[in-house]
Amino acid sequence: MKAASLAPLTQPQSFWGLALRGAHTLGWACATAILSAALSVAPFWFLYRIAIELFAPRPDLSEVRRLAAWALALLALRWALMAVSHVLAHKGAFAVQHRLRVGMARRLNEVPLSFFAGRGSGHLRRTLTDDVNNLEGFLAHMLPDAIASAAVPLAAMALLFAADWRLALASLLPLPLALVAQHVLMRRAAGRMREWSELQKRIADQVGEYVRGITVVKAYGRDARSFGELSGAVRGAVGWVEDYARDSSAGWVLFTGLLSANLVIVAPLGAWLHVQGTLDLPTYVLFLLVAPAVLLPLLRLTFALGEQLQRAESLARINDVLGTPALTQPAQPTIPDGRLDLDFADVRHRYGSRLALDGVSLRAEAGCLTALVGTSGSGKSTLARLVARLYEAESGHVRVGGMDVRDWPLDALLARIGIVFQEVFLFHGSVAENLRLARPDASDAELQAAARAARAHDFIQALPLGYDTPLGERGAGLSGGERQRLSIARALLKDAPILLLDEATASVDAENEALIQQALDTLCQGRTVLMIAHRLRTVMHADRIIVLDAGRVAGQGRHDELLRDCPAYQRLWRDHESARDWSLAADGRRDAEEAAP
Ligand SMILES: Nc1ncnc2c1ncn2[C@@H]1O[C@H](COP(=O)(O)OP(=O)(O)OP(=O)(O)O)[C@@H](O)[C@H]1O
Repeated sequence: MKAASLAPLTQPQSFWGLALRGAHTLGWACATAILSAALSVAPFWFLYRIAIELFAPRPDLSEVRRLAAWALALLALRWALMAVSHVLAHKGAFAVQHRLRVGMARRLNEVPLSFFAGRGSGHLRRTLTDDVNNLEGFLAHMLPDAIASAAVPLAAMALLFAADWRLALASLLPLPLALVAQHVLMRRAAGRMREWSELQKRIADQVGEYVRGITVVKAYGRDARSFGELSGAVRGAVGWVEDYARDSSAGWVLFTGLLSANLVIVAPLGAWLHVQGTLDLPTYVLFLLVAPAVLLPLLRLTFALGEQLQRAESLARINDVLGTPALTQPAQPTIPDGRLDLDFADVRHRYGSRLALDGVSLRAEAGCLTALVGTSGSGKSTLARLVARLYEAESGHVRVGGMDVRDWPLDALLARIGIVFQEVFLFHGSVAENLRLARPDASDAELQAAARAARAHDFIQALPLGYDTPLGERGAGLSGGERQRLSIARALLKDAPILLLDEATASVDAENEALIQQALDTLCQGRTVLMIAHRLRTVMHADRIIVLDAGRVAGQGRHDELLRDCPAYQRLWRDHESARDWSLAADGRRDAEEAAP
C-alpha cells in the first residue's frame, strides 16, 4: 500500500467520505461482493435449464452434465469471490480505522486542555477504541454486504423476468407495503437509538468509576449492586430493551411476514397458469424456489441500517474530536532570545461560567523564584496552566520573554518549560522510560545524575530491577513522595529554563518532605520559577510572593513587606501558623503517648 494512503485523517468525516478514503481496496471488495452475490442466483438458472432438459421428450444427458458442471463451477467461483471480498474489505477497513485513530490522537495532542474538561477519560477512551471499532462494521461488512444484498434481488428479478414476466410482477406485489413498514420501523428506531447510546455511555462511565473506586467500595463493604448509579444505569438499559421489544414486535412481524408473502400469491397464481397451459412446470418450480428469496435480502438490509444508526452516533463522537479547533500557531514563528520573564497583563479566565482569574497583572522575573500563594480556589493553578497554554486566557496577555504565548511556536514554548504538578502521572513502562519522557536521548549516566539530584536514586536502586523496574498503572507501587521525586528528576532531566511548580509536600511524611524540599532547591537553581505554595514557610525566602484572592492579585512583594502591608497575606500567615501549631501540638501528644509505658 502506498504511504500517502496512510496519512492520518484529521478532519471530520462522513460515512461516504470514509468509504472514499479506502476507495481503492473497498471498491474491489464491493465489486467482488456484488459478483459473488449475483452468482448465488446462477445455480438456480442452471437447475431451471436442467429441469427443462429432463422434462423434454428426449432428455440430452450430456447437456444435463454440462449444465451441472457449470452450476458447480459458478458456485465455487462465488465462494472464492466471497473470500476475496472479505479479505479486501477488512484490509481497507483497518487502513481507514488506523488513519482515523492516528488523526484523533494527533488532534487530542493539539487541542487545549479545556476540551477534556467535562468529557470523562472513559468517554474519550470509548471514542478512540469502541467508536472507531464500530466503523469496521460499516466499512468491512455493511458496505459490501448492503451492496451485495441489493444485488441479489436485482439478479433474481432479472432471472424471473427472463423466465415469466407475469409471475415475476406478482412476486413483487408485497414490496411497496414492505417498504412502507420498513420506513416506519427505521424512523422509530432512529428516535430511540440516541437513548440507547446514552445508556451505554452511562454504564461505561459508571463501570469505570466503580473500578477506579474499588478500594472505597470494598472498605465500606459495598458491591456493584449497591453502587447506586451503576445499577440504575444497568436497570435503565434492561428497561429500554424491554420497551423497545414490546413497541416494535408487531411492526417486525408484519415486515418479515410481508417479505416472504409473495409465495402466497405466486404459488396459486402459478398453479392456475399451469392448469391454463400458459406456464410449463420447470418455470413454475423455478418461481417456487426463487420468488421467496427476492425480497428477503431486504431484511438483512434493514438490520444493517439499524446498526448504521448506532454507527452514526459513533461517527458523531469521532467528529466531535476531529472538529475541535487545534491551538492556533503563529504563521511566522519567531522565538525571543533574551531573558525569559513571565508577564501577565490584565488576564481573565473562566471555566464555563466560573470566573477563575479576574484581571490579573504580575511579573515573574527571569532567574528568580516567584511564589503564588492564596486560599484554595483563588486561581493559582490556573495561572500556571495559562503559561504552558494548557488553557487559553479569555482576555489579556500571558507573555514569556516579552512575547504572547499564542505567538510562540507551541513546541518551542513547551521545550522551555518544566512542569512539576501535584498529581504526578507515571505511565506503564520502566522507571527509566518514565524519566526519558523528558529527554528521550538522555544517557544512563544523565538519568542517574538527575535521579540523584532529585533524591530519587536510592529508592530506585532499591526497586527489584532498579531503573528497569516496570511501573504499574499511574505509577502504582510507589509512594506519593517517591512519585513526586521521580517527577522532579524528570524536570531536572529536561533542564528547561522556566519551571512551573506546584509545591506538593502537604500530603507526605516528614522524611519525604525534607527530601522533596532538597530536590526542589536543586531544581530551582538558576531558573525562572513560578511556584504554587501551600505552606507559606517554604516560600518565605522567595524573591517575590504574589497573593491571590478570588482570582485577583491582593498583594505582592517580599515576605516581610506583605506581612506588614497586605491584609490577605496576614490572614494566610495567621491561618498557616495556627495550623502548624496545631499539628506540632498533635505530634507532641503522639510522641508523649508513644513514650508512655
Ligand atoms: N477544570 C476546571 N473546570 C472547572 N472549574 C475549575 C477547573 N479548574 C479550576 N476550576 C475552578 O477555578 C477556580 C480556580 O481554581 P485553581 O485550581 O486555579 O485554584 P487554586 O488556587 O490552584 O486552588 P488549590 O489551591 O485548591 O489547588 C476554582 O473555583 C476552581 O473550582
